[in-house]
Amino acid sequence: MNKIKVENLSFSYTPNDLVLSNINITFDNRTTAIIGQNGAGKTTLVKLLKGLIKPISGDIQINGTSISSQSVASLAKQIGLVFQNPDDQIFKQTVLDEVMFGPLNIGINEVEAKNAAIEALSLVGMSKHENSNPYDLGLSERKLIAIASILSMNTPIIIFDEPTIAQDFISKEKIKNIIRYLQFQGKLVLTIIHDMDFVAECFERTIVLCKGSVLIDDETKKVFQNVDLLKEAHLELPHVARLSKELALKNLSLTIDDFITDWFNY
Ligand SMILES: Nc1ncnc2c1ncn2[C@@H]1O[C@H](COP(=O)(O)OP(=O)(O)OP(=O)(O)O)[C@@H](O)[C@H]1O
Repeated sequence: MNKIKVENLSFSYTPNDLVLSNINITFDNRTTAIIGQNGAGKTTLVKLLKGLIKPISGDIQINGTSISSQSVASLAKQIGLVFQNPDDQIFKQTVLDEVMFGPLNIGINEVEAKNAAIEALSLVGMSKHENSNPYDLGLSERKLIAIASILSMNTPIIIFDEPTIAQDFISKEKIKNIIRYLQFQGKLVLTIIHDMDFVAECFERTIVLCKGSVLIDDETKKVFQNVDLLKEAHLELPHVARLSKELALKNLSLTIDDFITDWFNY
């Protein structure tokens, strides 16, 4: 099982202004959402995990080895990060070249990189666009290409930054299935996300960051039951949960399926 252990981690961009303060989290193979209002420190945490910035104190271990002794290139083979904005990631002329770039860059040979790219494009449902220019596609499709570009690297850890922005219902379902498939494959999947409906439907565990500290780290259902702490973090409940609360149902429903069951048990 893949594991990331974050111990006593603190970080500041400018002296005496801690952006992350004494973070302790062990990430495991449960699908995990990291939520928190703008500026809470989510992206900074991910940059630290990727080794793009160094902590001022504390340590991060991936599968038992501290990342402090590892290069960014070595970490690239372990952690794939899907950017929030695909246009920060995409730069090749064809979709296939784009999706092959990651594996080639970490030293995989041409034949295997092509096979990995073809498989990743199939997984995100974009095979028919293999020879298109990514910039001839819509934002939602470019986002799926960006996801495929990371999947093709076959890293044991994958981090999504806001995967559902600019996605319609069908694409969100697709992303939900991709996350579940990755978990089934034994990968460690973390997701930074503001979309509370998606959090409720997709993640087993939710971590709330607030002003650079962990405010809650629990099963997603328990997190959304903690209304006071959510208020403190300036976060809203998912729509279905709000409805079940307004209707004063006995249980707090998180998904439509839950809601239907809770409604009939009311
Ligand atoms: N390069 C930087 N230099 C200085 N301060 C920064 C830098 N990047 C982020 N910050 C500050 O660090 C804090 C945490 O930012 P971060 O981007 O990690 O938050 P976030 O939770 O990811 O927010 P968002 O949801 O808006 O992406 C914010 O106060 C932000 O202004």
